[in-house]
Amino acid sequence: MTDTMLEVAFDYPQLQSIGLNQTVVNQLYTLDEQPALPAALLRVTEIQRDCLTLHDGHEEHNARVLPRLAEALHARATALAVGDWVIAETNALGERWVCQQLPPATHLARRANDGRRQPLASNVDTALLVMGLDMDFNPRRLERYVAFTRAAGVTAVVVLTKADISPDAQDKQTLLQTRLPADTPILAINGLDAATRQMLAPWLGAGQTLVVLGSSGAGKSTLTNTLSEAEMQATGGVRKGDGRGRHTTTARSLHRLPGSACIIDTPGLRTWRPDTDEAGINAGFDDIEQLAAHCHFRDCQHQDEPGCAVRDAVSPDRLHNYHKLIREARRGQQTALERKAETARWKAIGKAGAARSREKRGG
Ligand SMILES: Nc1nc2c(ncn2[C@@H]2O[C@H](COP(=O)(O)OP(=O)(O)OP(=O)(O)O)[C@@H](O)[C@H]2O)c(=O)[nH]1
Ligand SMILES: [Zn+2]
Repeated sequence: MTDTMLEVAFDYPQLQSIGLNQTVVNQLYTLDEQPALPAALLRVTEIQRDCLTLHDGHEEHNARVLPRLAEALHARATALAVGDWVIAETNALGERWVCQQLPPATHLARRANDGRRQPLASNVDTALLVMGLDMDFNPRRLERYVAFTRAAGVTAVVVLTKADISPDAQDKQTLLQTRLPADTPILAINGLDAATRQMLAPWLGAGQTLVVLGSSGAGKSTLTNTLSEAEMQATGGVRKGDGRGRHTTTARSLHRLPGSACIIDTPGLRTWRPDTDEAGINAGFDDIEQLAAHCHFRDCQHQDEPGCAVRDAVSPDRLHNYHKLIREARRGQQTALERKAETARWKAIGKAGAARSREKRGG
């Protein structure tokens, strides 16, 4: 058993500062294949097409993925993501090749419009779901982000930015409190203010990994910069003048924060389609799942069945959003034919509903 350990070099205290923990180390013992060349455990900090940046706890190295591993991941419809722990071999030329991925504890992905899966980040403890209190504000979109994050086993923290310039910040925050699962923290911040670091301190502990998600312009880079500030001062402000916050983020990358948490900055998400099935959506809407146990019918869809416990307790808009996500998730798993039938069925339900409300109005 210990042989496995000896073949893969790693500096635990150093790697701890970029998120290594004992769960990851335990995985090293489960590898069934020994690296053929000198190998080390590293963390993926950036991915640009074929070229990866890996961190060994001391410094960054460029690397590429061995075709064997790339094919194996492709066959499972996935790929490496920033935050992954990998084993890289170094050949005689000093080139690093990633030969294995340690199974990620958590993994966030999205479905592109063509149905392909795009990895967002791996081994994340907390997702900061960033939304501006300005035009960006959209409770439904936020509800989706929260559901997907929770379904992936990642803690969701809602960060509402631009509180300093939004007169109705308090109302919007209150509105979200009634819609989102009760144990979801909702913070309203000014991303440019250093006080934000104190507000987020509970999620920034040593060894923690965070990812920042949100639309373009929501304030992700501004927040990341503010959280990195202490480090930038300590290191002589190397990154201070590069104006990251003013540019559009184009690549995902992992940075170290003061206090040894890590943060993954991502480009704006225009749409985040669920890369999950029905069970995943249900896990994300756990309040609905719990109430559903009290519905009269075991297979209640919470539409217009009598004795539905969900319809009475959940806001109509939240329930509507839930149904929409369930439909999307089902659609993702259906064949084209099944899809057509399902669309027809929903159209019929919609028509019946419209007819019913016409009757009610006496029309
Ligand atoms: N007043 C105020 N302005 C903010 C706040 N957060 C962000 N901004 C401003 O909003 C603009 C967009 O912020 P960014 O941090 O670049 O947004 P982003 O989410 O990183 O955008 P992309 O990189 O395109 O994904 C910038 O001009 C910021 O200065 C805030 O809390 N208060
Ligand atoms: Zn029901």
